[in-house]
Amino acid sequence: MKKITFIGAGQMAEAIISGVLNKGLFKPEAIYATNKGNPNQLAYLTTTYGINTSEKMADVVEESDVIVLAVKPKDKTEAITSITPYIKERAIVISVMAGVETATIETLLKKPVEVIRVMPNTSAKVGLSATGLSRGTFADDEAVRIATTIFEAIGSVVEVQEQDLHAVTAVSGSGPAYFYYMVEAMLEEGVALGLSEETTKDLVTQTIKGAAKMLDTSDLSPAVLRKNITSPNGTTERAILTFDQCEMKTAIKKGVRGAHRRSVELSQEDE
Ligand SMILES: NC(=O)C1=CN([C@@H]2O[C@H](COP(=O)(O)OP(=O)(O)OC[C@H]3O[C@@H](n4cnc5c(N)ncnc54)[C@H](OP(=O)(O)O)[C@@H]3O)[C@@H](O)[C@H]2O)C=CC1
Ligand SMILES: O=C(O)[C@@H]1CCC=N1
Repeated sequence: MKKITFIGAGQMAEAIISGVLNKGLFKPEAIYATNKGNPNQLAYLTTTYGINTSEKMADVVEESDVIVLAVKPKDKTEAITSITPYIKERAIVISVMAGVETATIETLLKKPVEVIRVMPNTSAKVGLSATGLSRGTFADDEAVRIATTIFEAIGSVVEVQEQDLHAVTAVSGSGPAYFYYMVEAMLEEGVALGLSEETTKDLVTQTIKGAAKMLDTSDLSPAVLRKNITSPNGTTERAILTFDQCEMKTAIKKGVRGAHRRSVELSQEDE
């Protein structure tokens, strides 16, 4: 792979660019990016990562082996239509757009291009994305292998049936935001209880890291790991009882369901 191009230069593109550079999968000279009309952001990416940027589609797309679509779903038609004239034969198009089906992308491309759809998350920036991947009609095993290599440089990859990408989006695509939401609440309360914001953040961050490592390495289920912390009539029991009274588990399930529903809606929206 000699040239990889990002159509869209926002949060997700930056997270992937930063991740693949950290892993040494691409040299900065091999990476190209463009956006709709924000030259400052392109200049920032060039300065920060040393990659090539241009406002001209032809500059970034021509001769590119891999084209990553990292625009919002609402911008898909304009973005895809504008790359079509410049795509070379055998280029692979990888879409990170939530809810946009490979069939929709194939139709907009108007030629039999190998399309791979992925759902990463922003932890790509630190090499810890959890990415779901599925293949379009024309994508062969080699295209899947190339996309898997790119996204394994920024975390883990699992191939799923395309209809299951809605669930992947609801669980791990949006997932980091759910944990940040919980951290916001814990930070506010730690500070209200007299700790400094910095100390609370350090404590909470280390606690999440530890819990993640326990989940990753222990044979015990999350429920058992939780029960192991919960002494009878102790502090954790009081917290969990309060969460139950607030129906927190139901709220979380409803949130995940809502994200899933929204992903399905996005796949049905024209623009
Ligand atoms: N953020 C996340 O956690 C995740 C996001 N995604 C998906 O990634 C995609 C991008 O999200 P995110 O990075 O957060 O969005 P951002 O808003 O940060 O970035 C969107 C980018 O698309 C550019 N753009 C819009 N229209 C065009 C166009 N016609 N041609 C070229 N570039 C265009 C914008 O340019 P300009 O600034 O000039 O308007 C901007 O650079 C979305 O589809 C989202 O569903 C997937 C997984 C996780
Ligand atoms: O909120 C969104 O639409 C995107 C998709 C997954 C995470 N963020």
